[in-house]
Amino acid sequence: MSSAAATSGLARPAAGHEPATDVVQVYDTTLRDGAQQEGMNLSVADKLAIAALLDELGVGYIEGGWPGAIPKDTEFFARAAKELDLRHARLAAFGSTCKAGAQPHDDPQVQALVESEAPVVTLVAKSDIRHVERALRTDGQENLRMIAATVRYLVGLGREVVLDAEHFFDGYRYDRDYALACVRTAFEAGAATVVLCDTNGGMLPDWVSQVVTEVRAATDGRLGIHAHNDSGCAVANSLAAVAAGAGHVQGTVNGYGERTGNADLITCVANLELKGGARTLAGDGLAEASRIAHAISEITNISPYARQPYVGASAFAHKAGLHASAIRVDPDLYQHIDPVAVGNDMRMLVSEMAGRASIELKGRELGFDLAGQSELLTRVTTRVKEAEAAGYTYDAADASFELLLRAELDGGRPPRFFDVESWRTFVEHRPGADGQVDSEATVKLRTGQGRMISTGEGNGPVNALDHALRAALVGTYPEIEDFELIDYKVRILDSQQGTDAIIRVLIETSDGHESWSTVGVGTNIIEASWEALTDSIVWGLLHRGVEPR
Ligand SMILES: CC(=O)SCCNC(=O)CCNC(=O)[C@H](O)C(C)(C)COP(=O)(O)OP(=O)(O)OC[C@H]1O[C@@H](n2cnc3c(N)ncnc32)[C@H](O)[C@@H]1OP(=O)(O)O
Ligand SMILES: CC(=O)C(=O)O
Repeated sequence: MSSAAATSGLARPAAGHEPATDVVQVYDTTLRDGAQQEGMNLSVADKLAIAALLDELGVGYIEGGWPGAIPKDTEFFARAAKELDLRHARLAAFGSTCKAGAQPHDDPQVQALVESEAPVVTLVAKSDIRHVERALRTDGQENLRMIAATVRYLVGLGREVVLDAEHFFDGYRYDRDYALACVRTAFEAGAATVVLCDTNGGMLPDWVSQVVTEVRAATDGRLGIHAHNDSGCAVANSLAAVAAGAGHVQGTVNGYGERTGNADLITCVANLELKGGARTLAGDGLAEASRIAHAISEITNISPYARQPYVGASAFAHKAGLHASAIRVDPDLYQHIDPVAVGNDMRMLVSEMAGRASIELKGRELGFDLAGQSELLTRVTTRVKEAEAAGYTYDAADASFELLLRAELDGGRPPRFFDVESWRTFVEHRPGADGQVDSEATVKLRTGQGRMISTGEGNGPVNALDHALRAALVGTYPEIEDFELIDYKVRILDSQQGTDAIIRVLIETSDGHESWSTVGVGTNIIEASWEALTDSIVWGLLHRGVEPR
C-alpha cells in the first residue's frame, strides 16, 4: 500500500479542479446549520463535545450557533469561553444584520452577538433583491445600509466579520448588479470574507464556477462558498467554487443540515488536500477524520452512513472477487486513496462474489496467512458460495466466516467448546394472565466438566434460549458473563413461501471492548437464532484466548 495518498499516482489533481489558492479556510457550521437538520436536537453539552472534536480535526472556524435567538446557543458561547481550550479554531457567532430601519447598536439581536464575545461574527444578509423586497419588506438601498452599518459596527468592536450572502447564486442570476453591490458593500465596510451561499441548494458546478469567476473579477476580497445539497452537488459545487477562486469553504461534518444537508466538510477537505494539494486543516486532523466523524455521529445520535465518501465504513470495503485479486497485487489498483490518509481501513468482504484472492486477503485481515494454500482457498471459496446460496451472508458476519475458515484449517472440524445434546423452547399463553405470553427454554449440553441442563425464561423464545444457553455454560466458561447481545436482525429470505420461508438471523455481540457479528439460517427463526447465538459464544471465547474446558 502506498504510504500517503498524495503520493499515489491515482490521487493527482484533475486539470481544472485544483484550488486557485493553496490555502483554503475551513469553516464548520455543524453546530448551527447542521443543527437545522430535521430530527437533530443538540444539548449545550453535546455542542461543547462536538466543538472539541472539530478543533481536533483542525478546522479554522467553528460556528457555534445563534446567540440571542436560541437560548441554548447563548449558553453555549458563555460556557465555551470558559470550558473550551481551542488549539486551532476560532469561534464564530452567527446572526443577521440589523433590522430594516434600525441601527446595530440598538438592535438586541446584534447586541447578543457582541455579548457572546465570539472573536468572529458571521452575519447572514440578503443578497437577492427579491428576498429584500418580499421577505424583508424593504428596498435595496436600505438592505445595503443594514449590511454596511452592521459590518462596520462589529469590525469597529474588533471582531472578524464574515458575511454570508444568502441566496447569492439565485440572486446573481436574477439581478447581477444588486448581488454584486451587496458583496462590495460588505468588503468596503471591512468584512474579512464574503461567503456566496447556495441557500436553496439547486446550483450545478459549472454555474457556480462561472458565477464565482465573475464575482472574483468584479470585487476585491476573500470569497467563500456555502453550499446546500438539494441538487446532490454540494461538495462538487464547493470544489468548483474553490477552483474558481474561493478561499474559504463552509460545510458540516457528515453533511448534516437543513433539508438535504450541507456540503460534507470532510469530503470537501479530503478532496482539496489529497487531490488538489491545498492546505486546509491545521495539524494532522485529516488522518483522524474517520474517528472524529463517527464520534460526532454518536453525539448527534444519527447512525453513520456506511457509504459516506472517505470516512464511511464501506468507503474502502471490497466485495467483488476481481477487485480483491487486483488489490492483492497493489491496493492502489482499486482504491482512489490510501484509507490511512483519512483514518479509515481497507476491508475485504467475503460473500458469494468472493474469489480465492478475497479469501486470502480476508484471512490476512483476520491474522491467517493463506498465501500459496491453493486447495484450502478453493475449498473455503466453494463453502462460502454454497452457504451464501443457502441464505448465509458473511459480509455482515465476519465472526461466522472466521469460524468457517478455522474449521477448514483444522481439517473440517469446527472449534468445540461444548457438545449440544438438545434444546427446546416453548411459548405459553395462559387465560387470565392479562394477555401475557411466557417463553421458556431448556438446553442440554456437555462440556469437559460434565453434563449441563439449564432452563431460561425470557420475553420471547429466543431471549429464553439465550438465557438457558448462558446458564448452561457460565459455570465452565465464566468469561461469557461479559458477552452482551447488542443487535438482533431477522430477514425472511424467500417471502413467497410465507411461513415456510428460509429465515436468516444476524446477531451482534459485544464484550464492552469489541463487537462481533454472527449469522444463522434455518427454516424457523429459533433454529436460525440458535446457530447465530452459539457461533457468537464460540467466537467470543476463542478471541479471549480460552481453551476448551
Ligand atoms: C439561511 C439560513 O439558514 S439563515 C439561519 C436561519 N436560522 C434560524 O432561523 C434559526 C434561529 N431563528 C430564530 O430563532 C428566529 O427565527 C429569530 C429569533 C431569528 C427571529 O424570530 P422572530 O423575531 O420571531 O421573527 P421570524 O422568525 O418570524 O422572522 C424573521 C425576521 O427576521 C427578518 N430577517 C430575516 N433575514 C434578515 C436579515 N438578513 N437581516 C435582517 N433581518 C432579517 C425577517 O424580515 C423577519 O422580520 P419581521 O419579524 O420583522 O417580519
Ligand atoms: C447562511 C445559510 O445558512 C445559507 O444561506 O444557507
